[in-house]
Amino acid sequence: MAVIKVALGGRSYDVVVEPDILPNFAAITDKLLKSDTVCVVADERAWAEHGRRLEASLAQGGREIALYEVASGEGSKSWSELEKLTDWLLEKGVERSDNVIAFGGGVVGDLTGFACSILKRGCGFIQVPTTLLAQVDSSVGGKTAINTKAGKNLVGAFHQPNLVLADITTLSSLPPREMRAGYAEVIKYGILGNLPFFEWCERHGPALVAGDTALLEEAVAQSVSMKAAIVAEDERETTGKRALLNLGHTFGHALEAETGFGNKLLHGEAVALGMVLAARYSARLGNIARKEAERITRALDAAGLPSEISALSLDCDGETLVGHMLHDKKMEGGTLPFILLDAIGKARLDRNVVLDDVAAFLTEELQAH
Ligand SMILES: NC(=O)c1ccc[n+]([C@@H]2O[C@H](COP(=O)([O-])OP(=O)(O)OC[C@H]3O[C@@H](n4cnc5c(N)ncnc54)[C@H](O)[C@@H]3O)[C@@H](O)[C@H]2O)c1
Ligand SMILES: O=C(O)C(=O)C[C@@H](O)[C@H](O)[C@H](O)COP(=O)(O)O
Ligand SMILES: [Zn+2]
Repeated sequence: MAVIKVALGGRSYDVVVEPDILPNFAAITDKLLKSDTVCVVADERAWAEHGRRLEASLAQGGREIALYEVASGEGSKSWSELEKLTDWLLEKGVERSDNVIAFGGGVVGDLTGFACSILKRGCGFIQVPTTLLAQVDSSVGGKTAINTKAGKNLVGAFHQPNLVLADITTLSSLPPREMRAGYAEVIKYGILGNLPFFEWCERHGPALVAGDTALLEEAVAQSVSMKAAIVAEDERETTGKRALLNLGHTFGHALEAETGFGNKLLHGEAVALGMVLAARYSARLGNIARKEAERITRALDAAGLPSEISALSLDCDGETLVGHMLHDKKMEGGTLPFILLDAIGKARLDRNVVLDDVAAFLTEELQAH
């Protein structure tokens, strides 16, 4: 078992990483749950697979649940779903000092976290992430959001959970494609700031995405430790440190917008493609050696992730993708900083990128190979 603290003064919380912790849910959360009825917002598939264990544990502790099921998929991060969910939480009489349970992947975590950030100007919540992506990334750090017509995560808030319980056993039912997508955010930590961890991923990535529990537990604990350290240093992405976690996302979110949020690409797949593009663009600028950029491509390929945007056969050019990027939340005074690489394990924020050049590069990538 690993318990990793996200150190944020009075808003600090623990991330518990362990196989089969759901049967102990009631005991672990007892002090955080105030009322006899606990509001649970759950991804419909995750709940069908694993909800019973949480429900049984709460029942043993003398509590019952009020369940709100969220339809699977990125489409649930929307204004209409947010409205329905907040209305339901109000109807259930959730108070500021209550803790709502978010049970599912990044979609449920982002939606529920955002609803909790605005409910009565802020109530508590507990993250129970059930996808690899949510365990290594989205459940930690307090970024919450929905998507809008203009782009990805454009309406949201920083709102930290009071506890994160990552039960590795829930990953046993995750579809292989979702496992691979989550792995993109795992290897991201190595690429942006930890060469030994990238090398660990090179060695173990294929077995990890195949579901090896020991490797998954190690990857989740390592990833959360790295994210917790970054979030503790720059919670609200103001110093440039936390922005490094956005490696691959400026390109990736543009691909998600162009392909209609979840219709063709999962978030993790878009991030994998985005990291290849960030690495190749860094090589084009002479920052990282081209062969190191291609080492990243190979590592993603080896785990079955997409790595060539030309294979998507998109009906657009580089300028269209750059158009999507202009909605990026990192925009500052009309310029868009990019997370680029000087080496594997050494990412940095570059404020001097010329968007016309990025567009030309992307047009080449869309046609290449
Ligand atoms: N807040 C953050 O810091 C942050 C970080 C990374 C990603 N995100 C967001 O997270 C979202 C992606 O999250 P995700 O990859 O977890 O996707 P997701 O929440 O859509 O879940 C993926 C799929 O797995 C299913 N599922 C969930 N748990 C399951 C289980 N245990 N067994 C079987 N099926 C299960 C879901 O129904 C869904 O079909 C994106 O919207 C992304 O923008 C947020
Ligand atoms: O926690 C962060 O900070 C991240 O950037 C993690 C990303 O993996 C995640 O997808 C995040 O939601 C993207 O942030 P955004 O600010 O670009 O929406
Ligand atoms: Zn991400």
